[in-house]
Amino acid sequence: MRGMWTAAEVRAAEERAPVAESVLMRRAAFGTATVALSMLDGRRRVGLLVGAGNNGGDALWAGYFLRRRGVRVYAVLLAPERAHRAGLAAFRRAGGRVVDLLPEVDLVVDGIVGLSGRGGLRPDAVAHVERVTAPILAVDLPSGLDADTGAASGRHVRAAVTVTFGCLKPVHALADCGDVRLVDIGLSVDSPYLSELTSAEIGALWPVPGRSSDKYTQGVTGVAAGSSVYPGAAVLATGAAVLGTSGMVRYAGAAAEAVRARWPEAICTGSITDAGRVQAWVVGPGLGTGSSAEAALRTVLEAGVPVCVDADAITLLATNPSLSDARDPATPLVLTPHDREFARLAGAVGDDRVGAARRAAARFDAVVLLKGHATVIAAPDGRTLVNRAGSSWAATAGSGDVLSGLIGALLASGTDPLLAAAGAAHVHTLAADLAASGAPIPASSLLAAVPDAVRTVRALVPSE
Ligand SMILES: NC(=O)C1=CN([C@@H]2O[C@H](COP(=O)(O)OP(=O)(O)OC[C@H]3O[C@@H](n4cnc5c(N)ncnc54)[C@H](O)[C@@H]3O)[C@@H](O)[C@H]2O)[C@@H](O)CC1
Ligand SMILES: Nc1ncnc2c1ncn2[C@@H]1O[C@H](COP(=O)(O)OP(=O)(O)O)[C@@H](O)[C@H]1O
Ligand SMILES: [K+]
Repeated sequence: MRGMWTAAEVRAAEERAPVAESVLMRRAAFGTATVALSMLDGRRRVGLLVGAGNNGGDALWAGYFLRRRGVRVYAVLLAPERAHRAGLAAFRRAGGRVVDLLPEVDLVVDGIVGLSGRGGLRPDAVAHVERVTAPILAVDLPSGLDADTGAASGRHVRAAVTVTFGCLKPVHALADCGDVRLVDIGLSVDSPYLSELTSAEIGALWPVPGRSSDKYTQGVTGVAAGSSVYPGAAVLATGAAVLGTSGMVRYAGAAAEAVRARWPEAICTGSITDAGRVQAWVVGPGLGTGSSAEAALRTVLEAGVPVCVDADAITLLATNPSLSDARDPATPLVLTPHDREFARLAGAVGDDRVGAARRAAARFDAVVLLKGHATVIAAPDGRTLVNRAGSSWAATAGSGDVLSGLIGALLASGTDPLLAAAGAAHVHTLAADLAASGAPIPASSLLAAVPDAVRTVRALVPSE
């Protein structure tokens, strides 16, 4: 699990650190210079863009270390009178040159602004950044992005590599920071604000049958989805539950014929009350928002088993909040909104996606999975995970139906709801990458790649 900490948490850790701030800065700067040298690969001209704070100080000290290794270093001071005093003196002493405009260089170090940055790049910084043609190494984070939310409220630096210090920050998973390198500067931090599971961890949690398993011990997933208008959503969600784990799948709804034709192993009925017992329900994809859909959602919420509420069922909950009363409060609920569904349920997502998901998780006493290129998954107890997509090929119609089917299968197996949602999201993004391999795919191809994705994460689990 990779943890990420907010700017305030990093500052608190810095204050607790037994060494002086100047020592931390030189460690950070030395790490920056080391990364810069690896990117230069023998080339010898570096430009620094230096802002008013300690981020600029890191850049200047990195320039000092680079000078000591014979690199020619030029620095533009965006706020000359506020440039880090000791860093600038050391840089000059080592033969670094302060210039008005960067000459042609092999690498540019972005020390404009770091953890204390607010808003996008200011116009003077934009003018310098726009002239850059060399790859950019961002110090701590690409300037103009918010450390805690990854949001870009204006122009920002596009970094080939970001070097960060002590610990990762949310921006490193929520936004494009290029290749992120972490340098240890001796900070000690508490439990993380946001975490990311590794593929091996997801492989380890994925439920697989053992010697004593049968079709029931893996958990039975119920799928209440689809309608005569949208039978495809039912076919996709049921298929994901069929392929996700080896447990049994029951489908209940108006698309029973279409589901049976595609997935003969699913047990299909027309109504939830006839479906038989399940260990978790998926409700919503293609269900519609009419009275029969509302009745289906109510029945599922009353069933006393974990429920994944997706798509139309989210809209139903938003328009008729009293439906939540049907839920047994002791049973886990997973909500999987995209931004528009989230807005119906809990107001506009805004720039702070992690904060929005956390607040909604607390308010609805549910795991909230907020979809996107970086999907945020928050539990009501405050644990929060992020799943980064390797590509954007999953942004296709019907791919959300596959995701909810996978979540349902993991819930039915008894997996912790937060891990079920995060594990499903990870395998889903991996399946998209494997299926697409550089070309657009329909959601049914993503679905067909689920077994390959599960194999891939399971192959990473270290053998005992
Ligand atoms: N906290 C820590 O543990 C460590 C922090 N270090 C460095 O210190 C940085 C934080 O330094 P500071 O707190 O001095 O703050 P920054 O260097 O991030 O920025 C502060 C200055 O930038 C200005 N500013 C804010 N937003 C701006 C924008 N959009 N455009 C232009 N200027 C803007 C502010 O007015 C302020 O003067 C970190 O990102 C990291 O690079 C390192 O030296 C190592 C240790
Ligand atoms: N830009 C993107 N990059 C990667 N994945 C994305 C992107 N946009 C959406 N996704 C993923 O694609 C899926 C889309 O789900 P959803 O919007 O519910 O689609 P549908 O309702 O058509 O099934 C989600 O898993 C989401 O995280
Ligand atoms: K920066």
